Amino acid sequence: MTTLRAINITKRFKGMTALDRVSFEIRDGEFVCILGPSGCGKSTLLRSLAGLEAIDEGSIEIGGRDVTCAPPSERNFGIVFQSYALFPNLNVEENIAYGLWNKGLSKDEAAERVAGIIETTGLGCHSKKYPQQLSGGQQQRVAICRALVLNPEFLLLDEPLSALDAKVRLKLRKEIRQIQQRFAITTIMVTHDQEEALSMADRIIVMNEGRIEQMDTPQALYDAPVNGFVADFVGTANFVGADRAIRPESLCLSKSLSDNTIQAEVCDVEYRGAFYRIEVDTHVGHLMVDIPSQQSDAKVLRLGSRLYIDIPQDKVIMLKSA
Ligand SMILES: Nc1ncnc2c1ncn2[C@@H]1O[C@H](COP(=O)(O)OP(=O)(O)OP(=O)(O)O)[C@@H](O)[C@H]1O
Repeated sequence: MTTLRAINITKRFKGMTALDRVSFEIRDGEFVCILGPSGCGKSTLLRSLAGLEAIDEGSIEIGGRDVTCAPPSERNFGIVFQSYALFPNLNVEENIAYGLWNKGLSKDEAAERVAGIIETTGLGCHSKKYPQQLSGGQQQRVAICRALVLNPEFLLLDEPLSALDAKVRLKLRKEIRQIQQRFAITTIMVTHDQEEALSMADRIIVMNEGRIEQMDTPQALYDAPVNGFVADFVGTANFVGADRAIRPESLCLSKSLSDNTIQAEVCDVEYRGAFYRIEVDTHVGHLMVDIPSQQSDAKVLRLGSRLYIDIPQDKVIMLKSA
């Protein structure tokens, strides 16, 4: 079932086109990430869906209902931003309850709903604390609860993890995904971090300069990117010709020259823990090759080493447009 449809959304800021005929459909219960470089229009797209930004052209439908001109309050989105924006003078329970009080729920009714959500999201032991007594990750969890307690149809997350340190990000990634599944809530998350998008999303919208380059599952984006931009932005790509690419882990060392091998000279060796990334010069250009660290010949590679690289033809990605 389609819950959300964007049809040719265009948004301009003083003659600058931030969104250029953006169209997609999001299904009920899906977790969709909007991924792309800085300034490509991710936040503008999210804000347009929420009604915080009026679009210039196109339309937005929720469950078949046209909401293009509807105010944010009639769209039933819960939004969480990078900055948690919690009320400093209210404790965790009160922060989460605030929206319910605003809606006119009695203190008792609100307290019951808040207790339920605090329980499911594991914030129980922090319920009486104030924002300044919480870590960034905990504050962001409160912000997510505050959005969820209003029973929105959609959860919109704008770079919710980018203010947190690496370890907390990893933990919260999992937690957000678990919460999303537990509540079966259709979720759209903006991120510029490809790893975050690959690990969390059911489908990813890859944006570039206000347009959608590709919308697909993480696996399909990685294995079959439609063009050079997607191949390069999602994962790492070697370009072997204008319309072909190959991933560094698909290339391997070969003992001898054969049909699919080429001669190469090592110009850089970088240890990455699980693998070595070596860079080589070949007659088809500069290539990155990932060699598992366990592999015996990985350790003996030095700058200037001459070797053969195997290019498995079944791993070559055909790009639809360069
Ligand atoms: N209120 C505004 N007024 C003028 N230009 C704007 C406004 N909001 C966004 N823009 C411009 O629109 C383009 C898209 O901005 P947007 O914030 O959507 O990008 P983004 O992909 O979310 O970037 P980032 O990852 O850096 O947050 C940018 O060029 C930005 O400068």
